[in-house]
Amino acid sequence: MSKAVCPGSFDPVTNGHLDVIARVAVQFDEVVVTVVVNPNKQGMFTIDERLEMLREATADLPNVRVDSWQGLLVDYATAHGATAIVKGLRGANDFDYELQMAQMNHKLTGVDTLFVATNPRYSYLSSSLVKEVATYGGEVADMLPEQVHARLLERIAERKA
Ligand SMILES: Cc1cn(CCC(=O)O)c2ccccc12
Repeated sequence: MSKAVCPGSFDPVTNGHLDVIARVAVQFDEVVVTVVVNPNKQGMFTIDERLEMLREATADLPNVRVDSWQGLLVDYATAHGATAIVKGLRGANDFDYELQMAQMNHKLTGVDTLFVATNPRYSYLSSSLVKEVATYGGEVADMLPEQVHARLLERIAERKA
């Protein structure tokens, strides 16, 4: 049975992430979208909120589940019998770092990383850019699932209050 781990911070999940996740779900028997916890980074959303948004956004994908992990991603992949790590590539900016991580992860445990080219429609998207634009009043509705957009506007309003 083929099983992919799709890691990220997902703070929050965007339509770019979902496009890749849906395409990975066609290629593997099971996909685990893993929120990788970075204790040194205070996100806009808590880990639980990110998990909730991801679960809602992938509810229509029966072979996709959502989890979180703190520590080496390869340890999670090995412990959960993942046959590959699968990541989205937006462009040249992503490549150098992702190549280094893929080589390190393979060296550590032999787990391979596969890359999916993001749909050009979303290649400019990142969670941080969407948050920044929204914070300054920019329109980001078509970049996010509806429920995520609503929660983002709510969080921004809370922070301004
Ligand atoms: C394009 C892209 C970036 N990432 C990292 C996201 C992050 O670190 O928040 C992904 C994770 C899953 C699917 C596609 C992507």
